[in-house]
Amino acid sequence: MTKYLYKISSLNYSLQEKQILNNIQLVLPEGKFIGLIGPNGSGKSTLLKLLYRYIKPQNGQVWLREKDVWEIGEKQFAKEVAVVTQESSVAFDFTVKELVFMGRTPHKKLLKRDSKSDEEIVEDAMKKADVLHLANRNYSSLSGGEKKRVIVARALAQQTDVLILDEPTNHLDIEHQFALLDLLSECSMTVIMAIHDLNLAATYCDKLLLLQKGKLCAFGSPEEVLTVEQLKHVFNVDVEIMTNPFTNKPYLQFVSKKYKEKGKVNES
Ligand SMILES: Nc1ncnc2c1ncn2[C@@H]1O[C@H](COP(=O)(O)OP(=O)(O)OP(=O)(O)O)[C@@H](O)[C@H]1O
Repeated sequence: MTKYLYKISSLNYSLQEKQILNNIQLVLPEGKFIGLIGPNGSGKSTLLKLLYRYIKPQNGQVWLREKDVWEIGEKQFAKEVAVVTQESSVAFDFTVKELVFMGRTPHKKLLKRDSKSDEEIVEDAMKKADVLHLANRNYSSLSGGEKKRVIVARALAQQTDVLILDEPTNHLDIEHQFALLDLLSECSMTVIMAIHDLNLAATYCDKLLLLQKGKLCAFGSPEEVLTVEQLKHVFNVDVEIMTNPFTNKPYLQFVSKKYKEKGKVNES
């Protein structure tokens, strides 16, 4: 029997008579770094929401390790899957440390106090996400990128096997983008991440899943998915594909219509 993490079968999702995801069939393997790519509005966030059981499909099913996600209790699901959404609003003004501690909630019995081990896990998560120095700050006072890193720390403190992130590099400066993706690619979790930066996706992801207008267009290695033809077809851009000498992964050199028409500078 195939060992899979997620299995998605005949999945359809519509809102107000608009079909947002159309007959998605997919098996996601365990332990990989999976990137979800596609143009604006192609259905990336919607697919992630179905994976982390925030919304229910009208047709089809999502299984997590042979169980329909809707048959898994909320607390058990939170022990298995952590989520970093695009915008994370926080109802009350908690400190960073209090918020990261909330990642431990699924593991705790009712009214049980935080243990020494919870303390260590939280501190380690804050260190990894580079927010330890912000521990006593109020979440609402943080910048967009700092907030994002706090939410990542909370997800790490949850100590799940699966981490789902919706555009986690949004708001992050280049150093923190690399730091976060280095961290995610070195952890033993299965990571499923929607991302717009195709070069970061090519560098870090083992597998890419390409959506176009709610349909699964391609699923495979970065080399298989990021081809000149496919990028032109789905994103309507021209690209030259090179190899990044540091990573040996595809490096995409995009060119806009304006500059394509002008041609290469040293060829004119
Ligand atoms: N609550 C909603 N009501 C109506 N339409 C919605 C709703 N949520 C999403 N949609 C529509 O569903 C489609 C897919 O949206 P989704 O957010 O999944 O796309 P995405 O690929 O994540 O886009 P982006 O790259 O812009 O974040 C879009 O056309 C969007 O407008």
